[in-house]
Amino acid sequence: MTAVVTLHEVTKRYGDVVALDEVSLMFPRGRFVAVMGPSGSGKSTLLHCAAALDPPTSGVVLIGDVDVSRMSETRRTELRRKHIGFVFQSYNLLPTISIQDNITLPLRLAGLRPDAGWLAELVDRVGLRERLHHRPGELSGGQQQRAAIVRALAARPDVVFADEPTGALDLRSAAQVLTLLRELVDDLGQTVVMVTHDPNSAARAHDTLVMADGKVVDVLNAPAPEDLAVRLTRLGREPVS
Ligand SMILES: Nc1ncnc2c1ncn2[C@@H]1O[C@H](COP(=O)(O)OP(=O)(O)OP(=O)(O)O)[C@@H](O)[C@H]1O
Repeated sequence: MTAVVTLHEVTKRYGDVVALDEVSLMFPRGRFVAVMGPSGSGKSTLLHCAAALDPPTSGVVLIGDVDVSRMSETRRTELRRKHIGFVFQSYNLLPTISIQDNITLPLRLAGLRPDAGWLAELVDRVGLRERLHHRPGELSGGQQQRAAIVRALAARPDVVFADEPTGALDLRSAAQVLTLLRELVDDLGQTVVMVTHDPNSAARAHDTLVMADGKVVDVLNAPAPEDLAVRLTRLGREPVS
């Protein structure tokens, strides 16, 4: 399997806190990987280092075969705009511009031309064709998150990182968003890495990494939600379901 992102002995410290402790792993192309673990176990830190948002204290992070560990902030920003998509719990759409403009904004910031055919395919897939000229506040939470997913995919990134993408959604909208993320992987060959607290969400991924104390303590292939819940409870936390 080709690695989209590789971490080699990555450590991230915040003062005395070791948020990531010599983590080595790879995210394979075309897989949907969930990251779970108790609060404070290092999930967000892993995501931030793997997505070139934050540099590691030590170790190497490769995006494709490019070493981003010691890149300047400016070069990391350029690389992220072209190669990495982000989906956040709170959507992070700009409220004063249309959905259409939100979707194409990162492309324009990266100096890339929108691929009209690709964008139309994505917009149709998420069912937002009639909503493109509305502002985010005129859409439901689920629709806003689907717009954020189109925005994340607009530049055909190598990998999409999603941080609790269903955390603010009702059950039905959350299920739609998870189905969409899975289809993007299965149908379009995208690579998705998703941090979640919810074993049922993680069960939609191909693989689940379980973190504890800054380390990856398990890599589970298509685990049942009940097994994940038991594993997490053993790590000292009652999972939210
Ligand atoms: N910017 C920061 N400054 C100081 N400490 C930090 C910072 N970011 C994270 N930490 C610490 O690093 C550790 C890992 O945090 P991280 O946010 O990665 O955990 P998490 O598993 O994502 O937690 P949660 O599920 O609560 O979001 C925690 O002890 C946290 O307090």
